[in-house]
Amino acid sequence: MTAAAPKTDRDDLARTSGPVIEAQGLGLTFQTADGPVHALTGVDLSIGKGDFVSFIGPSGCGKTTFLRVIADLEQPTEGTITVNGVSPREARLARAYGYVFQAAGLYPWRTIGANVRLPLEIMGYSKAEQAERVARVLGLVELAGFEKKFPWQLSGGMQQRASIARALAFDADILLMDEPFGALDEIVRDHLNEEVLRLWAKTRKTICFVTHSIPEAVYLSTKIVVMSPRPGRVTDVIESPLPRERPLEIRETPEFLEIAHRVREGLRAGHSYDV
Ligand SMILES: Nc1ncnc2c1ncn2[C@@H]1O[C@H](COP(=O)(O)OP(=O)(O)OP(=O)(O)O)[C@@H](O)[C@H]1O
Repeated sequence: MTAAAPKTDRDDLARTSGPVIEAQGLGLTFQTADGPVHALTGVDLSIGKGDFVSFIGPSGCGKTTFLRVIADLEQPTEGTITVNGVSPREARLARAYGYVFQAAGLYPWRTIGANVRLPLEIMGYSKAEQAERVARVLGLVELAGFEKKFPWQLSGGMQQRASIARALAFDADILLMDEPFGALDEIVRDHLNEEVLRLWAKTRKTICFVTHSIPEAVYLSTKIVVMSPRPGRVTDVIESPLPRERPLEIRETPEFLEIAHRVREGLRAGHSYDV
């Protein structure tokens, strides 16, 4: 009887301090008509609770595939991966994450509020709970007051914020974001980068973020995962020494430029591997 109590404490500690996402020797080979495509190979990665992790690398290095494996949308062919200590499938069933895609993907016939509400309707939340959550997440992405507008009445940046609100609506601990700002101009992107950091600080979510932009990766992340293609693999993992609070001007500091330089070197090394 006395032995049971400390065991529970340890279990709780392991659950709260263990990695949110852990991949070991992870590989995924697609079988195609033109032969096998090695999208990912030998990926070892540990992501802690509250980390902001960017995945950066050239087209085809497996960034989206890795996010899709976390989300149980693809099955690895080698190695193991856990999400919140369980399989991606179990994590999906427990609604462990929200997914934000490159295009906002809002239904044009639904208002912004109705788009954000959609997953909550599907999950069977009560009308009152739906209304409360929609108002809260629209406030978080600074779209309070836009609930009754239609997507076409909003700018591209605002639409993308609405799609982030939709992913936040059911309060998942993990946010998977696949190049959410790639199609936006630089000023809007700067603004959204600041907003995402603010959101992250407020909600303490674990964020996995795919990008092609070195400054975006360095500005946002606590951990930067540099990848290279053919076969898709991790070539460098950089733990950022930058403080969590980051004004945009931090991008001109020597510390920032030093990390950006290391990312660029990592990307270059990945490329020379190919030739
Ligand atoms: N369903 C699939 N069937 C076959 N090959 C696939 C499939 N999905 C992805 N691939 C291939 O796997 C590799 C990795 O693709 P992935 O989309 O993950 O790359 P990425 O790094 O996200 O690229 P991008 O930056 O262009 O989005 C590519 O060579 C791609 O063509």
